Amino acid sequence: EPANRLDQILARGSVRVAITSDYKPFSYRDPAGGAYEGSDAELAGMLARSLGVKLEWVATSWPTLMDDFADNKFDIAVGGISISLERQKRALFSIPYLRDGKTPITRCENLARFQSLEQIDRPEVRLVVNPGGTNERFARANASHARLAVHPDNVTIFDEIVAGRADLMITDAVEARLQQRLRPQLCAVHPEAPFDFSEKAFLLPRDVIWKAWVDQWLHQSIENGSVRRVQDKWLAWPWSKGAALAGPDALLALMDERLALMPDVARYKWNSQAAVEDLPRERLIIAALARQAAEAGVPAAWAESFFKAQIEAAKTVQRDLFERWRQQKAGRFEQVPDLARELRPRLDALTPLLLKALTQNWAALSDPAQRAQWSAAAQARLPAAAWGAAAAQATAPLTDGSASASGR
Ligand SMILES: O=C(O)C(=O)C[C@]1(C(=O)O)C=C[C@@H](O)C=C1
Repeated sequence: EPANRLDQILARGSVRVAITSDYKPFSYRDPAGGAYEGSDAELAGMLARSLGVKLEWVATSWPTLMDDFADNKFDIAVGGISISLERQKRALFSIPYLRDGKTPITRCENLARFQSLEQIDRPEVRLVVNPGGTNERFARANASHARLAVHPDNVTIFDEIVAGRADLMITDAVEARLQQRLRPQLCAVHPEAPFDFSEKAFLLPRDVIWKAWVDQWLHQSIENGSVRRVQDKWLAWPWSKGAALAGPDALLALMDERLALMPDVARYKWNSQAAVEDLPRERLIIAALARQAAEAGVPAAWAESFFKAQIEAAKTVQRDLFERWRQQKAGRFEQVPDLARELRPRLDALTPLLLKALTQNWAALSDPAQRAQWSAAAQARLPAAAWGAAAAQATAPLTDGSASASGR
């Protein structure tokens, strides 16, 4: 057998590439199976083609990566691995292919509020963090005065910010960039100039001849622009298309999100002594809808009644609040977002998402056999206790049989 890893790979006719499967945009694989996707998966394919050998995937995971390395299970590992001096006590790294670092992600209207660590490290700031990793370490070291909320689910953590239950998260700039594309309500705060410094590279065995080949290939691929092209493509990838908005919970979460904006809408109107109801605005929403619904493949009349129900529920929330404030003889509210510049744009951003969710759920919504399931999901998700009559108004179109009556 040849003495160096490069000659072994060439003689074998295949390169064994270890990859994790849960780190978009670098690597992802549907748990139900299918091909590896993501920028590092594509770069690994390019590397194998340049070597002129077959690519053999080796599934690995973050906790087992260094054990798999010690067991000589792969020739190279990819998937968004950060260079660390701890790992380099045992392995080598290629030259870096991406500069990264911790940066905030927040609702877009809060961009100016969370530019610096001084602004974030305050008791009134609600900072959400996923436990156990470098994000938590960074938050505890740099924002110990903020109100830290540990949220254990990596998938739903960003919805905490969307729904206003948290103000921001501090995470890798590359993840902040990806999430702001997946969730239009969120904006990455200066991802081009993060708070600290880290780099992504490929993990390699201690074989300098093999490392020299990988570095040379990577250097050329960076300089000729192909690495950048691949990364841009996977950052913009519609990861959430397909399954993401299917199922009662996704639709109900969006409805919830819409209703959750109404207290701010009400505060704005209370301050400016405006009426809760604005019929010209309602007509605009409904008119825009008719066009979009037809394209989305949901009967326009039903989509219209669904949105009218959301608007009725919105008015119920606002009227309930007005009633309470009248009794309390409440004064002016401070720091209320502007209705025209902030709140209505956010409501408008939700409209196409809601329509997409209706489309993806249309088969289930219009199936009479699934009505009981929708009712149960609606009751669990929008408890009457939280929103009073508004919850029932908002969910009525999902459960009253009108969808199956309007045909498929
Ligand atoms: O935009 C407003 O002013 C709102 O109060 C929101 C909303 C809506 O649900 O979209 C609700 C009531 C108004 O009549 C118009 C629109």
